Amino acid sequence: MPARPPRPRTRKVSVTVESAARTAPAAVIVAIDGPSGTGKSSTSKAVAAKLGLSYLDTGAQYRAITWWMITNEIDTDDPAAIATAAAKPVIVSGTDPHAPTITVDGLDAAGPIRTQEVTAKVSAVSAVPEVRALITQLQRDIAAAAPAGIVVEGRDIGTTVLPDADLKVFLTASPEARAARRSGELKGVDVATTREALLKRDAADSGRKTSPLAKADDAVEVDTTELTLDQVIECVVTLVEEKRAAK
Ligand SMILES: Nc1ncnc2c1ncn2[C@@H]1O[C@H](COP(=O)(O)OP(=O)(O)OP(=O)(O)O)[C@@H](O)[C@H]1O
Ligand SMILES: Nc1ccn([C@@H]2O[C@H](COP(=O)(O)O)[C@@H](O)[C@H]2O)c(=O)n1
Repeated sequence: MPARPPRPRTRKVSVTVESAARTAPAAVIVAIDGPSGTGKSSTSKAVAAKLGLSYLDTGAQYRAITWWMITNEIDTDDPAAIATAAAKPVIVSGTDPHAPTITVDGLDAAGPIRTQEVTAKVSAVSAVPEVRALITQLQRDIAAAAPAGIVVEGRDIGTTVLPDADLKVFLTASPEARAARRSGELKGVDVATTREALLKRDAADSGRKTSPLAKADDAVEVDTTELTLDQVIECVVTLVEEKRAAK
């Protein structure tokens, strides 16, 4: 008697794929923008971790290219020199919200990009159109590859990088609140000095020609001045869940 042929498996596989598609939530793209010290990084990381999304700190990428320019003795007051060198560094961002990483030419840049020197020079470097074009493309590629979706934070995410994001949030806070928060981190720097530095960076970022810091018309504005960080996180999680439910 001939042996019974194996049962075809095609049907079972297709049922599994169909039911997975029915139960897995669609990838969600969240853009969080706002001035310095409004809580973008803390909020975005926590929201992404809670919802199982990837996380991208775009400020870290602009800081990374600025650090490379400084290290390679490119004059950060010379836009033409910056533009010529812009494509040279290889910037790689790790998007796990529990342990975000950033490397430049294979070197861990997480520490060096947070120095006062980088902070003072990053607005000039990030204003150069060639820098923005390269970094914007990198950000779009990272967002497109995020399996469950991503929370991307910065200054121009809702307006330029991801204009079709499912949810756009624009965080604000009074200069006093932002300076007090930052001074808590920068031991030994007084609140007034921190406030002036924040406002100077905001003015440069809002005043540049190419994709300035701005609220997208369809962004939800959240003033965090009187809110705890947990309240802001909860608010954004609720907004994302509402968008997901409506998809
Ligand atoms: N609602 C809040 N209440 C109190 N402290 C907060 C709140 N949100 C953030 N912080 C604190 O303020 C500091 C700045 O927050 P964070 O780095 O998230 O801001 P940011 O908008 O990403 O700033 P930057 O654009 O300069 O990177 C952190 O120490 C953070 O813990
Ligand atoms: N989408 C973005 C994000 C950041 N920048 C520039 O980088 C600077 C550093 O950002 P932090 O969030 O790390 O403070 C910021 O001041 C901008 O100059 C940007 O241009 N676009």
